[in-house]
Amino acid sequence: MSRTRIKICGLTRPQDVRAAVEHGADAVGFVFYPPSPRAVGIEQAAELVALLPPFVTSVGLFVNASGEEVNAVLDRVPLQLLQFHGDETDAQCARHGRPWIKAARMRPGVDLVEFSSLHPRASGVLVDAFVDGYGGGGKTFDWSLIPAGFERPLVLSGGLDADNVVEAVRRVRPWAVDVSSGVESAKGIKDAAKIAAFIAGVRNADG
Ligand SMILES: O=C(O)c1ccccc1N[C@@H]1O[C@H](COP(=O)(O)O)[C@@H](O)[C@H]1O
Repeated sequence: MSRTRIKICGLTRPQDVRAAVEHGADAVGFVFYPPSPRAVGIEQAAELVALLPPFVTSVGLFVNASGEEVNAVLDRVPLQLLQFHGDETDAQCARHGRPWIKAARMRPGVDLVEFSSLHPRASGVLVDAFVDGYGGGGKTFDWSLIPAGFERPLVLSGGLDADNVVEAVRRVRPWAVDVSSGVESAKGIKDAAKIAAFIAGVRNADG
């Protein structure tokens, strides 16, 4: 079994990027959604992405942004993967010439297989708890809503932290995990010790 990939999302400060990289994150995320307390500006993001060494993936998170808004970010920030967290269609996600993942907002009644069929070109499907504000809510959901044997690369998120990620990885066996609130000391302020503990938990679960 391959090791679970780890994305640390919602980075806003250079020291948080360095902490994520030093502790072994595979990907880091930048939120381009102004209502979020973790939102970054274009120049701020360009400076943060410039800190990344090779083989750490830069991810840009968008919620119902227009094509022009996404392109304005891409003109200046070298993002390698896009993460769409709103109501974007497959065609809207596809118009930027970059690979992407699509978030499903999980709650009882959501059929992940049907959701997946609506997003055939996504590189993977991210599952997050349904919260007001589209995400980053620090809330878990019922992992049994994920169908056994789900065949797309699955990114598990929603309320993960160092305390629950071991059980989450052992139960769901996702391709990757994504965390924001669970490695923060305050909204948008990452905590290096929590990042270290989270990543250690994933590696522990990987065995
Ligand atoms: O981080 C945010 O502020 C955010 C805003 C809007 C949509 C998604 C957002 N973050 C993503 O939400 C999930 C769950 O985050 P958490 O760990 O529960 O805080 C994760 O994929 C973040 O990348």
